Amino acid sequence: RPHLYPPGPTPLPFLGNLLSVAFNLRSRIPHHTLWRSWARLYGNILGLRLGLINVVIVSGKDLIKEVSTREVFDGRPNGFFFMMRSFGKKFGIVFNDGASWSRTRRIVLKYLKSFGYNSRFMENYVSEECRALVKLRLSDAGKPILVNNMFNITVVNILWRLVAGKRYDLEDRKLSLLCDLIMRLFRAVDMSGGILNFMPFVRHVLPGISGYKELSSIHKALHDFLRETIEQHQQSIDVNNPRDVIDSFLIEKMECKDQFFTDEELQVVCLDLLEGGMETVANTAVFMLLHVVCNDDVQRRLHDEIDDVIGPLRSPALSDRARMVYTEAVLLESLRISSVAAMGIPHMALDNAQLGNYIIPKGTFILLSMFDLHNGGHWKDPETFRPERFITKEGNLIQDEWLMPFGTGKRRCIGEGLARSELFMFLTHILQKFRLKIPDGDTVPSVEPNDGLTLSAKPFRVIFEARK
Ligand code: HEM
Repeated sequence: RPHLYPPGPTPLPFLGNLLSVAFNLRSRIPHHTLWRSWARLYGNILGLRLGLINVVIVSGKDLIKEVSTREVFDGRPNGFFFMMRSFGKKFGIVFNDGASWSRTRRIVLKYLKSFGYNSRFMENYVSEECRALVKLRLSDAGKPILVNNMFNITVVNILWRLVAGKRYDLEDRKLSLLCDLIMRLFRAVDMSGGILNFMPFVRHVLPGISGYKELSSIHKALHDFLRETIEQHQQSIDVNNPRDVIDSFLIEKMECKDQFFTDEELQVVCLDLLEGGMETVANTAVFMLLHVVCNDDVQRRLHDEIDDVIGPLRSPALSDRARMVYTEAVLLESLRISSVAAMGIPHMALDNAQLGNYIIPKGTFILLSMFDLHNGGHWKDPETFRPERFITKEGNLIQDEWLMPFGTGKRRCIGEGLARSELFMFLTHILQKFRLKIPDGDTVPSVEPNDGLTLSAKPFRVIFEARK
């Protein structure tokens, strides 16, 4: 007979394990490190009670795959923090579930594809943005650059060409501030959603300390930007010639008169793409720079491969990937070691369900230990940045099933192809033109991440030295 609830630290009445979590996080370790140490004590299915909410942390390849592929775990939590970004309702893709989620996901993918998603068109957008980024770095070559935000606008531009038919200057002040807001939002809590999920009523008593005030103002700014973008589309739309995803959605809304196509739904879809597509890729790219600049040998081998396959003049292209095994291995190793989606995106049990020997009650939040999967014992020397681990003796690329940075199953990331293409193009365009150096006098950057909804690198500077 299955046990009632997975084991974990003893919960107190009302607060559950919140005091214990706060006590353990006082030394500022990231949440995923605490979940990992508790999983070692209590097992791969760790049962917590955080305030009013059951939270189960699942570790290990097989269990993570099982949760990701069983329909009963395809839900997304109803937590207040997750829903405050979508007008208190389940809209969009990321924090939606049921029939509305599968329909939105299907339609958004259809629209994205019709504007070139994962096609030659998209490659052109990525190339154009890489060239703009290289041009900007050439203009400040030789000077120390704080790199932590340097990919933000580039990444938004690529996606926004499809979604809103628009690109911004890489130094656009308004978009840069908006990206900073997204970064701040992502640092404010971890993937369990924090106190606003566990005890949502505290927002009335402590709007400042609970983070409610700040988060509300960030969401307002993001929604104002999206509303303005959608209104500009409404004013200039030609129903016979949709220009982008927003136009397609608006046209379908006019034609269908279906309750599904509301302005709110469209706004949350845009927010999902902006947040889901910007932070993750930009942070992984920054971690990638960090490991390249800290490992001379890796940088030398990348330069050699780029010089051999592409040479100094021609623009890198996605078709070069097949012949660039070392570069591909650097990308896989960057995705592994940084694991920016450290706990994935929370799933929710849609009904009571058995997992292993335990009952997971309906409504339980389920976090997947992706960072641990990618940085645990399977990898032998997980803390070393060693792209060779993904290359066979014969020089072929290894697709290791322990690496699943984009998740798996019906909820897997819709941006995987785009993210992999962007990372390849960023790396090759930059290293074709520059040698990266840590400025004299700066300390070697820390590889310890900042905590948050996703992980990010601590601030560090790089000199982009133009290659002869
Ligand atoms: C390195 C970059 C990225 C990483 C590591 C990443 C990772 C993930 C992960 C782990 C999930 C959750 C899977 C699950 O629930 O089990 C996810 C979902 C999602 N991602 Fe990404 N992602 C990245 C880039 C992108 C991009 C570029 C986009 C935009 C096109 C995007 C849009 C989404 C959306 C909309 C979902 C929700 C899917 C759903 O709930 O059905 N992601 N991503």
